[in-house]
Amino acid sequence: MVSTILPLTMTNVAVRRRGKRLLGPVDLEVGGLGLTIIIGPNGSGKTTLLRAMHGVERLSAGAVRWSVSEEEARHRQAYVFQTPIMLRRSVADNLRYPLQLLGAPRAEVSRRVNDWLARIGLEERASLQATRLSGGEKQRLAVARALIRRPDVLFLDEPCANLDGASTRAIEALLRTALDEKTRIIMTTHDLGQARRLASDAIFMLHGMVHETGAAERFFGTPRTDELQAFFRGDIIA
Ligand SMILES: Nc1ncnc2c1ncn2[C@@H]1O[C@H](COP(=O)(O)OP(=O)(O)OP(=O)(O)O)[C@@H](O)[C@H]1O
Repeated sequence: MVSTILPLTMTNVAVRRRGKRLLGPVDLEVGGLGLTIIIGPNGSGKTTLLRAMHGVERLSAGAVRWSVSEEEARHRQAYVFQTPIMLRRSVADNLRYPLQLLGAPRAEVSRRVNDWLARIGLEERASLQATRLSGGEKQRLAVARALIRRPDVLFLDEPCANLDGASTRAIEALLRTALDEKTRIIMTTHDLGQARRLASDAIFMLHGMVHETGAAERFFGTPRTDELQAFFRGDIIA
């Protein structure tokens, strides 16, 4: 087995629906370590790009490739939705489920579930029905459930939308832990503060196209295009 499914290579990727181009053509390569932030105005194609990377968006043209087979790549990546989806089971069972699917030994499952319950501060709620958690708790659980199987790549679509400062901080702490453990993260956000705090590199989407990319320091420090400069100023971009 190769050590990682990366790099991810997108070649000439386009998504069209009912004659409208939602994305592309996009040529992009994501490799190495760190966290890639995808930013851009509403409707610019951030979610469509993320879904295309993850292989759940039907492509009209082009290809998305990993360094391994499609099937292996699928098993070694995870995706967290903006609105967390909870299994109608206990908090602990939500964490247990992906490990059981992997066929992990029982002792190992218990150890990892307890470890992650502690990391997300939900030990006391382990047996509570997960659907009864607060929004912030659900999102922590959703991120933990994605990370518990140690994916090579984690995709997150606006993971902190509608969360307050404390909940956002808790999610960011989880992501930092994942980065330390060498998970490659790719996420969308509308929160430019969060983008600056977390990004090692960034992608600016505009009208379904990748408009500008770069390493975080350069991207945020000296944006090259007028449109990205305007976006950072908070101007409305048509
Ligand atoms: N299945 C679909 N059929 C038709 N149009 C779609 C479909 N999915 C998305 N769109 C449109 O594609 C465009 C890009 O949507 P996308 O969700 O990728 O944008 P976004 O940048 O993530 O937006 P936001 O910041 O509002 O979440 C939007 O105009 C959206 O209305």
